[in-house]
Amino acid sequence: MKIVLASSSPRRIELLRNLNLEFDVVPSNFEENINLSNPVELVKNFAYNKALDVESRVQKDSLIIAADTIVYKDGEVLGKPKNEIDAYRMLKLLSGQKHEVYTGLSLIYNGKVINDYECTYVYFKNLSDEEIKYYINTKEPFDKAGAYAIQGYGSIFVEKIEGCYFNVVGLPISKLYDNIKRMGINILKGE
Ligand SMILES: Cc1cn([C@H]2C[C@H](O)[C@@H](COP(=O)(O)OP(=O)(O)OP(=O)(O)O)O2)c(=O)[nH]c1=O
Repeated sequence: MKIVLASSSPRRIELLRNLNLEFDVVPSNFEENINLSNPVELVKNFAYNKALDVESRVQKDSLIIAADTIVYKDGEVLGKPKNEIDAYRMLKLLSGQKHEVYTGLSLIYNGKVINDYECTYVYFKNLSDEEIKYYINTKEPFDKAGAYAIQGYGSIFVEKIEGCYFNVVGLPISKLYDNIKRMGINILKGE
């Protein structure tokens, strides 16, 4: 069996290394352009489509792992900001507030599919305009859902979280391990 991470995200690659497994990285070409208002359905759908796209390009007997992360605030899905104005708007929305981070997780192995998700609550401090502008200038917000990185400079904006930290970074590693087990794969034996 081969393990394939269907992602170009450096954070996901880094986090999967925590499981001490050998794996290949095959980014998906799936375009995230479907409009679903339910955040759980959205991240599960996107993760599944990423996994499906890669499944068609890798050898049989591969365990494919894909994920998709969004920030969700008051019924609005926040993906990656398109530009500085978008990043400013997102950070202003999150300032002093609680929001949710959803990551959809999709596993495909020999035709068997598991689609799951994780949700974490993140509480932001009040951010001044100066702080938001400084942060945008660091460029860190641009390839991150919700325009921040909890693992980076954005960490100083986070008062507390409830739930899985790794889920916010982009890969809920403990839930991934549970789902690999549900697939009937024992990674402890190196199978
Ligand atoms: C909220 C948050 C998101 N992110 C990142 C994780 C994801 O890389 C990104 C959300 O974009 P995604 O569309 O989930 O993933 P991606 O396009 O980066 O990679 P791929 O589709 O190839 O797997 O936001 C952080 O790194 N830190 C954070 O605190």
